[in-house]
Amino acid sequence: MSTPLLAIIGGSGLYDLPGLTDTRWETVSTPWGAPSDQIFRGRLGQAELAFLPRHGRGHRIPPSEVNYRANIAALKQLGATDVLSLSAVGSLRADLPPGSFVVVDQFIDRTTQRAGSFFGTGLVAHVSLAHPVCPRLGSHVTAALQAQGVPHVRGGTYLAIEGPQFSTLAESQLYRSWNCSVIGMTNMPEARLAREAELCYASVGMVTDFDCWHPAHDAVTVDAVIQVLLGNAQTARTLVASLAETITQDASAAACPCRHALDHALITAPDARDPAMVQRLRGVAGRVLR
Ligand SMILES: CSC[C@H]1O[C@H](OP(=O)(O)O)[C@H](O)[C@@H]1O
Ligand SMILES: Nc1ncnc2[nH]cnc12
Repeated sequence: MSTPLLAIIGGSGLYDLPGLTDTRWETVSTPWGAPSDQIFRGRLGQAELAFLPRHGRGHRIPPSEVNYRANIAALKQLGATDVLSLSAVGSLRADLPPGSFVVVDQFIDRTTQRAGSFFGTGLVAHVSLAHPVCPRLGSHVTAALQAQGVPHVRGGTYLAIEGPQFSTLAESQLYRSWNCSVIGMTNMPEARLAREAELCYASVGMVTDFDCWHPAHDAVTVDAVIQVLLGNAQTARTLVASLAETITQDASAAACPCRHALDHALITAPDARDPAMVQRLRGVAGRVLR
C-alpha cells in the first residue's frame, strides 16, 4: 500500500498544526499562481501531513481572493491524496448549536466571483459533482469524531456565499427553507477543484454561530466566531491526529472513485487540445494526459 499524504486546509482560526515531527514550511508555485501561504509539512506517526492555512497566516486573504486553484494544485503537486477542510460555519438549524461539528456532504454554491475550474478553452472537462465529497474519507472523519465524543452529525448541506459580508435575514431564512445545514464562504469552489484534481476531499464545518436567523441569538460577528473557534481548535487538531492514523491503514483508498474522477471527463478531442493548456494541466490532471 502506498503511503497517503493527508492535506489539511485550515480555515478561520486555524493557522498552524502543532504536534508534528520533521517539520518545515515549503514554498510551492503552481501554473495558477501562489497558494495562500507556504505549506507546512511534517509527520504524525506513520502519516505524512501537509497543512495550508486557507487565508494565510495572520488571516490576510478574504474568501473571494483566496486562490483556490493554486491551493488545490499546490497540494496535488506535493502528492496529497486526501484533503480535509476545516471551516468555521454558521448554523442554519436549531439542532446544530455552536460547538457542533458537521461532516458536510452536499453544497449549494451562491458564489459569483471565483475561478471554478482548472479546465477551459483548449481542454474541456466535465467531472461529476453529484456526490461532491469523498464518502470513504467522510467515514474516517465521522469515526474519529465519534471516538473523541465530539457532538457531530454526518451529512448536511453547506451553503457557500460570496461574502465578505454576512447574510441578510431574508437570505438566511431562504437558505433555511432550502434545507441547508450550515453556511460559509470558502468550500466552493474548493470542493469542485479537489474533484477535478482527483483528490479525496472531506469538509468538517465547525459551527460558530446561528448566522442571523435565530430569534434568541444575536446576529453573527467576527468576535463571536473567533471566540467559539478558539474553543474548537484543539478538537480539530485531535481529529487530524486520529484521521492521520486511520487513513494509513485503509487499503481501499487506491480504488476510491474520487481518484479516477477524470476517467471519462475529458471531451476535447486529443488533436484539438491546446498544447499550452495541456502543459499547464499536467500537475493536476497528468494521470489522464499521456
Ligand atoms: C471569520 S468568520 C467568516 C469566515 O470564516 C469562514 O472561513 P473558513 O471557511 O476559511 O473557516 C467563512 O467561510 C469566512 O471566510
Ligand atoms: N454565519 C456565517 N456566514 C458565513 N460564513 C461564516 N463563517 C462562520 N459563520 C459564518
